[in-house]
Amino acid sequence: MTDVHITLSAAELRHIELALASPTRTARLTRPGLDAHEGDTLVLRDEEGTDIASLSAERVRISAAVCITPAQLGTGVAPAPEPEVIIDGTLTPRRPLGHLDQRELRVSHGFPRLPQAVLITGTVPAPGDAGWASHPGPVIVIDRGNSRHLAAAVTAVAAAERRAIVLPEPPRNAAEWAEQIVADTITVWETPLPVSPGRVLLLTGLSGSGKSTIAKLLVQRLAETDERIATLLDGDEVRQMLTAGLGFSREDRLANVRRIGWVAALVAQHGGIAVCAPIAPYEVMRTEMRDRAEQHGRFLLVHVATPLEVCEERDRKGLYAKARAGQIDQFTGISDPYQLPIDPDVTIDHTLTPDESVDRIIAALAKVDANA
Ligand SMILES: Nc1ncnc2c1ncn2[C@@H]1O[C@H](COP(=O)(O)OS(=O)(=O)O)[C@@H](OP(=O)(O)O)[C@H]1O
Ligand SMILES: Nc1ncnc2c1ncn2[C@@H]1O[C@H](COP(=O)(O)OP(=O)(O)O)[C@@H](O)[C@H]1O
Repeated sequence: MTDVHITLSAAELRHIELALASPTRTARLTRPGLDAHEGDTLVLRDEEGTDIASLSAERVRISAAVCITPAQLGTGVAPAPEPEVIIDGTLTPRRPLGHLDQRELRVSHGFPRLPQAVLITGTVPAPGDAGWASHPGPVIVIDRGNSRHLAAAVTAVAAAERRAIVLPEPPRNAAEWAEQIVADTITVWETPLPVSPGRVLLLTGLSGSGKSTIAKLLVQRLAETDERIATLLDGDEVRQMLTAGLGFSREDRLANVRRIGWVAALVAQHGGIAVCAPIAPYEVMRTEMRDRAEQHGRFLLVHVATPLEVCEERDRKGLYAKARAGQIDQFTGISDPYQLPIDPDVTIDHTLTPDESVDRIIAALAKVDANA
């Protein structure tokens, strides 16, 4: 029996938290190439390294979809895929989260019908600040996928010595849906959700460093995991629309990045996340963008630090070859400067996969959020 440590992605963390809240506390985890055996204990951590739960592996098998025959092995025709290892087992919570107490929290599945309940659709106001605490029945809290807000809501309910029932967010009308499933009479309390402060993320790096690739993936991931709306301001697209007509002189680049920073600050002002991916080669323009963003929210500087040789080898658009041949002037890294960021919040090494790069950025963002 060995302990195996696993870092969960945001989606996996959500799955495990819901499984912890279910009466059976069973879960399935799928990992390529994981060395796990029946009887092992898998220690599950979040991206910041906090232990969430342990999963005792009761059944371990390899996905049939990637099984290869002995005859296929070593033929050199195709590399052997890493087998997906599927682990089924029982979870034990590792951190003292009130909302994981099974007596207080159950998902809707299998929940007995109640005569009365209170449904809170936004934040849960402190019992002293609102009348919900005087209504009978348990308090239904809608889980919108943000575990911090969920934990805060359940803690507020517990502070009023009331039972919390957590339901996943319904597709349409919360009150109607919950009423059908859980209780005969529901008192609905509609309160506003907290407005999260906005964020501006600037991904800076040479042409071909991977800014757009990572930024697009980051925005997709944020759409799945963050309640704030993420807006992508990609270098190429911005130059076609927002800053059409500008060239690549120092002044034009300053104007280009200034306009991106201005739009990004507006996004932050309205509680969104702006993901910007221009080269932004000068320190002064990055500082200006930070200063403007910090009037409304927080700023994160991400240096996509792919070396020039690697960018040039990729030469996805053939621009480096043209710049070397003298057909494009003032090309960043060849005939125009790129000032290395002095104090980036995150540095992305080119050996990371785009997914791993996004993991790093999301972890840094979570730290910023936690300290905000
Ligand atoms: N002279 C010169 N130098 C650098 N880049 C050039 C140049 N001419 C055209 N391109 C293409 O324009 C994209 C960079 O535009 P940006 O708006 O990101 O640049 S900057 O921040 O204003 O410096 C850049 O796109 P990415 O490869 O996505 O970075 C290039 O494709
Ligand atoms: N680890 C990696 N991270 C990001 N991009 C990578 C990586 N490895 C290879 N690439 C490739 O490098 C190219 C980067 O281009 P792009 O994302 O447009 O960069 P930029 O926006 O900085 O110009 C893409 O073709 C991408 O598929």
